Amino acid sequence: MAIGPARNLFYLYLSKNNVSKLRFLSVSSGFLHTHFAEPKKIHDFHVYGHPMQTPPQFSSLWCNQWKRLNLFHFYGHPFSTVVENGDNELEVCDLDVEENECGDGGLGSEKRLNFVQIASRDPVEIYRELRDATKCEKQTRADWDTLIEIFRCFAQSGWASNQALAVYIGASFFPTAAQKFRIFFFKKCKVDVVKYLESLGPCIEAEKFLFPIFVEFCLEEFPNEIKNFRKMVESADLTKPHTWFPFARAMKRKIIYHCGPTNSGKTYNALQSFMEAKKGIYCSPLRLLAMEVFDKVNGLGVYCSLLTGQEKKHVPFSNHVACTVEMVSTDQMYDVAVIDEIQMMADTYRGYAWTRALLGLKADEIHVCGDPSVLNIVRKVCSETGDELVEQHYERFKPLVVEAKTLLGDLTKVRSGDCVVTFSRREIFEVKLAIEKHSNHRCCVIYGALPPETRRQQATLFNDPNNEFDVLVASDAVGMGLNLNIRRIIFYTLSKYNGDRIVPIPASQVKQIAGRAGRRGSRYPEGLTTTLQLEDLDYLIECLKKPFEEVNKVGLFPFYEQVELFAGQIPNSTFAELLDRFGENCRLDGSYFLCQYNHIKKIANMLEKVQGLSLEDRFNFCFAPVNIRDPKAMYHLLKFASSYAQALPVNIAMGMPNCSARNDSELLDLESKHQVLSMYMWLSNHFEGDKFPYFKKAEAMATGIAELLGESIANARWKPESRNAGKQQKVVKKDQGETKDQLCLNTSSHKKIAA
Ligand SMILES: Nc1ncnc2c1ncn2[C@@H]1O[C@H](COP(=O)(O)OP(=O)(O)OP(=O)(O)O)[C@@H](O)[C@H]1O
Ligand SMILES: [Mg+2]
Repeated sequence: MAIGPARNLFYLYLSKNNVSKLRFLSVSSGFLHTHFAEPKKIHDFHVYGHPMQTPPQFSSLWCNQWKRLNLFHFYGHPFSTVVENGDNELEVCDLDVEENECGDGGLGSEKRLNFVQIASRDPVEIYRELRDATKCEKQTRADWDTLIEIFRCFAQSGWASNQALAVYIGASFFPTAAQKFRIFFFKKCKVDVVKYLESLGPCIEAEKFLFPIFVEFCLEEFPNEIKNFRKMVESADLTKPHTWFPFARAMKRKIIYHCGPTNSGKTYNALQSFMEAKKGIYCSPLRLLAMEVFDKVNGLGVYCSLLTGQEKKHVPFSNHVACTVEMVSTDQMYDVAVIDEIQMMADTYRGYAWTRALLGLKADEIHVCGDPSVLNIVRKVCSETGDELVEQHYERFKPLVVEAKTLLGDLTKVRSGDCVVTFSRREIFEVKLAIEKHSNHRCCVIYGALPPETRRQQATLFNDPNNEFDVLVASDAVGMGLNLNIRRIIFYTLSKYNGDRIVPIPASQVKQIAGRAGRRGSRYPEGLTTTLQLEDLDYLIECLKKPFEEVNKVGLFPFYEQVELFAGQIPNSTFAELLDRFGENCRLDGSYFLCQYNHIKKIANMLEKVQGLSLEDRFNFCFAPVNIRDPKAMYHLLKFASSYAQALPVNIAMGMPNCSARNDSELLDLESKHQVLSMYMWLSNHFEGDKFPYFKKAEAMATGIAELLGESIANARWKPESRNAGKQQKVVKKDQGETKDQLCLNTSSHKKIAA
């Protein structure tokens, strides 16, 4: 639709179909403003105004129905506005410019056209004119009000603040700089610039117009701040991470991506190449899996050592090592490396370890195993590193079958070989109790707080057909790494408490867990999956059908050296402040994100009161595997750090329990104790010298406690407690069939996943 001319000034083209009426109005120049950069093309069209200048007939429009329109095309004259009044009516306003209050700002149409030319002027020139002006030219009150609004928006503009980073004006300094710029501008402003700005209104175009003038202003006014910030930003530069590993870049590496769903033979095939190599490294997502590969490979006659945060088992004459991904060495040369579960590159907390392994490993051949979600990003990384990429796609050996019947809420329908999956420790014990009470089955248990040794012992017990333990009750800890003889995965629920509210389990995790059923070579090569409750079935099917979502970014975290360099720029700040400043100022390429470090900050804050720790000590302590929600474990970490800072040999300061747990609080205590010992072993391996001299004692105690935990779980017949009993959120579930248990979800959700 086209209209015009109105007051012989302009034409208006509308591309909006539901407009029923158009009205032309005249308003004062202070009211509404338009800007359009590219006439003759439909483009974003902004309408802005200020209620102070609104003539009475427009008040309600301003308040209730004033909207931004973006489907209009104007050309011919810039000073026109369109307002949608809410009833699909458009009011087109031709702006009359009134004599201003001072009498000297009245502008005829010729001069008005000059405002538009301001846009094309060199901002440096505009800045110099402003700077050299002796005083500000008089403006109307309406002009001032609009200017105030424009500068308020500029100071709050995320766009301008981000752009300013590129010229080394930091996010924390930007508001100050913007305020000073405003004062400068208001003292010096010229009518034509003001009028031009007014014609734009408080919009991104106004910000884009002001920004280069702002930059000129800052360069002259804040040279020191810019210099300092420049140093800081340069030391927080996480761009081009592939250049951090020049040796790996100098190599001609071949990356083989084993891409496929669970139970499709990805790891098996990668391990074949690993074992055939002269020298190889296998990088695991979990200690448990590293231990399993260590045992398997040694069992097949290939000498292999084990390296995790907690243990170093050196096998004489070995050229192979199975390690956790955080422990991988980027100094050693290998013929073949395997990076398992490569999709973990996108993990919010630990992703950086996979990214580092992929970018930095010095291996001729690197086998990465995982689902297709990071395939595209690995392709991109390889094009940056110059590595050759070979893709091998896999299908599941046997399709996973969904049982449509479900258990209809009845746990007595559990059969031998079933694994019931729940997402809280508390529910695990309730389910175990209910199954053992109402059937002849005995249950093994696997969950995250159990030591890997106990999890393995439980897995072995479950896998062995010659005992009474034929059902497994597990948390999502069962999703990765264990080879289990599972016939059917039964989801007890498909949601979990995330520390804030109850959320559905993400589809990728549901797939990963369901895929544990029916492993090749196990007693049950064909897998089944279902839910306890009928109403969860649709969500299960939806998750299994869902294709893998493509990941756009993978994790990064600075090395200690990068943090140290950065610390030099902001002396006298605490380690937690340092991390925050780094997070605010670091620069990343589009394919990377900075991994979450809230848990690290929490430890850093706790250790702040410990005097005498170097920055590197703090960095190391903050990465220790500790459950930040477990006050006991945090207390021990604080004690360890305090002794270390005083150069005293760090004591374990903990007695060894002499019997298995008789109730849930004793079980929780055993779990906590094991975590403290595991932390001690980790610290002992990560600090040089003999500051943690009781490693052997800690190891022996940890082994003993892992055994006690195994015994305790096998005999557990009690109602569970929560570690954070006071904060529990009670959720009463529907009738649970014969079990009729009232269930509570444990609130302790996130825990640092320690490798
Ligand atoms: N070619 C093969 N010959 C014998 N057994 C095999 C073969 N391929 C795989 N398997 C066995 O099948 C099971 C699943 O294989 P694997 O662990 O490699 O799967 P995956 O694709 O890595 O699964 P996930 O994604 O769950 O890690 C393992 O027990 C493995 O030993
Ligand atoms: Mg695998």
